[in-house]
Amino acid sequence: MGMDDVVAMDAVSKVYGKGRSAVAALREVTIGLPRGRFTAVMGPSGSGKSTFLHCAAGLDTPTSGSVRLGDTELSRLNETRLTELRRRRVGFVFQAFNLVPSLTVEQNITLPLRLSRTRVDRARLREIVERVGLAERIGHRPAQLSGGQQQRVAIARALVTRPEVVFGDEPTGALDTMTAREVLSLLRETVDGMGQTVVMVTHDPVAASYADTVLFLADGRIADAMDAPTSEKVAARMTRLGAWNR
Ligand SMILES: Nc1ncnc2c1ncn2[C@@H]1O[C@H](COP(=O)(O)OP(=O)(O)OP(=O)(O)O)[C@@H](O)[C@H]1O
Repeated sequence: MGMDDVVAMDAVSKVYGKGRSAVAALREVTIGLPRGRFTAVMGPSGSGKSTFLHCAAGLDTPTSGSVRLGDTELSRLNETRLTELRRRRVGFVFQAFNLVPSLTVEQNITLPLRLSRTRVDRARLREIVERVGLAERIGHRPAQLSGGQQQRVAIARALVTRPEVVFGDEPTGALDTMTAREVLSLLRETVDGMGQTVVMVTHDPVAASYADTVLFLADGRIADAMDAPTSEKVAARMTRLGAWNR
């Protein structure tokens, strides 16, 4: 793990439940996620992908081990500080877009700023809105937008605080193939054009191929990492992990 890692996990384990019903979702995971890169996380169902993302993002607390975000050790933070960190220093994009239906596109995008009582930087807002291609839709409400457009609002909302990392949990899971590709290209552009760090959980080898590196989880451990992934190579690796035949 180097200083260029935005997130550093050291021997992170997560056990759900106790006694006989205990499930080890992560087993001593040690990994650094590099700054300004796009990392995809893949693995069979139940391999620990969501748990990995939640622990890395401060949404969940490991049973043991440590997680560092930038220079902050997450285990040292109380719940109030963690909430603050989640609002200001990380962004989230989920499968369900989680927009507020009664708010306009602009109000949805700037919501994290209002929640953390941060001034809206109009130039930054304009740049983001243009980057995600929603300049003409700023006054619309989510119901007036397509699924792809709604997810672009969610991405803009994730970017507006200048987070150290944008975490995606199956961000293209609810989108058709074409729209998914547009959203993936947009995430790729935030890395290439804005130096954003993106970490995304996905089941889709094509989605993973937009990343710089793919991490493969199996049974709570990092089984492999692949640089310069292609969808064919990722699919072949997943087949060897037994991902498609459960
Ligand atoms: N809240 C919980 N309580 C008990 N067990 C849990 C909980 N959350 C996850 N698990 C278990 O931990 C393991 C890892 O779950 P996780 O959701 O991280 O896997 P995943 O790779 O994201 O799976 P999927 O691809 O199906 O979403 C699974 O065995 C799961 O059943």
